Amino acid sequence: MAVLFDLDGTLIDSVADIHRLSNAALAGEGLAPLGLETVRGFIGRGVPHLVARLLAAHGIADPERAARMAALIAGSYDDAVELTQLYPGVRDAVAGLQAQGHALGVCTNKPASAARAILRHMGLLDAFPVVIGGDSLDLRKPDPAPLLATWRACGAGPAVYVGDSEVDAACAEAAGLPFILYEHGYRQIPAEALPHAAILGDFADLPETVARLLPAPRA
Ligand SMILES: O=C(O)COP(=O)(O)O
Repeated sequence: MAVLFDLDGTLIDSVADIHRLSNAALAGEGLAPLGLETVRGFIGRGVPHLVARLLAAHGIADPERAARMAALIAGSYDDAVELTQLYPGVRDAVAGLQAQGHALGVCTNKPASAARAILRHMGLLDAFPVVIGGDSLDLRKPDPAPLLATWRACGAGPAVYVGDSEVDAACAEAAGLPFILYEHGYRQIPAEALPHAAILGDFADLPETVARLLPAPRA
């Protein structure tokens, strides 16, 4: 059985680092910084979407500037770890799921190397042998392809996806996996408005929530 996780807004609160990188990219284009709350709303669909939204906030749609900003962000993303924190209870929940024998994977729209860098920084890279990022395939979430690839790499048995956003909910639905919605992440709409099999308010409850949704392992 496998437990698959989104990264930003689910395992980690990374908005402060993404905010910092975003404003550095805007400054490189001579554009004014944006507030943290504004940038939080741009997270979840990968770097191309992030830079398009950063520019759109300044009334700009310019593929060349977007490409420059995306390259700048990509170049610093692996080091953007200092302000990022695990959500409370993540470490224990991951250890608990590992002890129960679950395969663990990450399916994020963050570039894969940046995702691995942050997991390494948190001492959790070994816990997640499978990491699929926004640049791992041609398609990103909410397309189900990255999540299906993560699932296959984790053995394709019974699985759940834990995420925080509209994108994650749609992706899980399209992939046919039960969705556990972590409610303290970056979603833009009320939790009840998103399709979900369970809502997670505290990572301490995750092993029990997973046990409820996945069939018991065969003896
Ligand atoms: O938008 C991103 O870069 C990452 O977002 P995700 O980890 O929630 O998929």
